[in-house]
Amino acid sequence: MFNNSAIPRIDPRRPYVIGPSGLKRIVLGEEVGSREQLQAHGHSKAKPVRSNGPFKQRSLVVIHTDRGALDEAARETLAAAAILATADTEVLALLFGGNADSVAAAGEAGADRVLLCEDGGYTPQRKLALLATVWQRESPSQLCLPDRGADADLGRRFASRHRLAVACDVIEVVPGREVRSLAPAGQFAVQPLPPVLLLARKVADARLPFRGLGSDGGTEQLPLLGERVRDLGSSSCPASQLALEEADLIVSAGNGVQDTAGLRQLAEQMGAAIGASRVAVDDGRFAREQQVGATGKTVQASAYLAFGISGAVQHLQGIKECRHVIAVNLDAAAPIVKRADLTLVEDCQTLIAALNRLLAAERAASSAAAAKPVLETA
Ligand SMILES: Cc1cc2nc3c(=O)[nH]c(=O)nc-3n(C[C@H](O)[C@H](O)[C@H](O)COP(=O)(O)OP(=O)(O)OC[C@H]3O[C@@H](n4cnc5c(N)ncnc54)[C@H](O)[C@@H]3O)c2cc1C
Repeated sequence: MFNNSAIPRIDPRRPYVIGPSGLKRIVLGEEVGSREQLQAHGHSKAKPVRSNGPFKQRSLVVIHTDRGALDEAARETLAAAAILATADTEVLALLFGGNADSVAAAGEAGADRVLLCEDGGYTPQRKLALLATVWQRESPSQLCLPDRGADADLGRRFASRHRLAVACDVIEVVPGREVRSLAPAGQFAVQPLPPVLLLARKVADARLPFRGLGSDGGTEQLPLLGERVRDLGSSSCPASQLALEEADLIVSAGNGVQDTAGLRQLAEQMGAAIGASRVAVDDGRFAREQQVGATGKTVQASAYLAFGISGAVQHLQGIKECRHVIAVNLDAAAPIVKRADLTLVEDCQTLIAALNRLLAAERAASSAAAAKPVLETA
């Protein structure tokens, strides 16, 4: 089905592709298997705007940014809302913790207007109150959130507080009719389209052949309202005491690391938690609770430094949520290289020693500078 703005719209008997996870994904195009068409569009530079309006209705997408950035789940949810929107439907994004970069990314992912609000940490009552205000003011026909973490929590609270029907783990949407959700044992649960949708990962391909109006549609900063739960803020503790799942920076050792003392010193100097591959743990070099991977911990650090780790599939399972992976390996063809954003083909021991020297020198220089008396001029 095509609308008069010449941008392909979703067909009620829409085409789909089976994604790598085995789930159907909402796509654009006329035929099953339109993946190539979609990919071609995804790489085009100047994408047309999906719709310039006028908008008569809107779909609201609420997202907690990942320290100001939109992750895959966020962009997929925005894309799903944009794919499902008709030409007179505005896709309105409410971003917690968003900034100018995430406004631009939201526009690329299909948002026509963006509301920004500080993240505010764990403040469920304030976020609920803000969402209720936005809901009342904008009267959206649909509320979409990624079905994960703080977004899913907010969506469930909102639906429950306002007695709205909600569908969780949604993997397919038939516009105006019904949604399908994942159910146990590979079954699908089908229900009439509710006002609140919590969308599963990979529900849509975030590479759209169009973009939303983004900042051209307007941005607005909203304040968080009163809170009954008091956020006492965060306190710091040594990285070594931090649960690996909560660590933002991880230095991880594999079988290629012999200088374990050097690695521990590096982690301490960098303020990083220590992870390890199963081989390094089995070998007794690291504790079992430091094992990362399928049979160890799943971590979601902003930066994961993999020293002497080959990148076996079981290890990669544990780091799939990490934002940046930096690998140090002698073998430029090791599987970790494909996953890594940056690879240093280097001997671990040499690099660890060099980094330790560099950090120690920097620390000495900054403490010397701090100790230097400040001369006051008359
Ligand atoms: C059921 C099952 C579950 C598993 N679960 C996990 C799991 O949870 N986590 C996990 O990690 N593994 C797990 N494994 C094991 C996994 O398959 C791999 O065997 C393991 O991850 C390999 O660890 P590694 O990369 O440290 O060691 P290796 O495979 O020995 O690789 C060492 C790497 O270091 C590099 N290297 C060597 N010397 C140097 C040097 N001096 N400088 C730089 N690089 C160097 C090598 O080129 C190589 O790439 C599991 C396996 C099975 C069967």
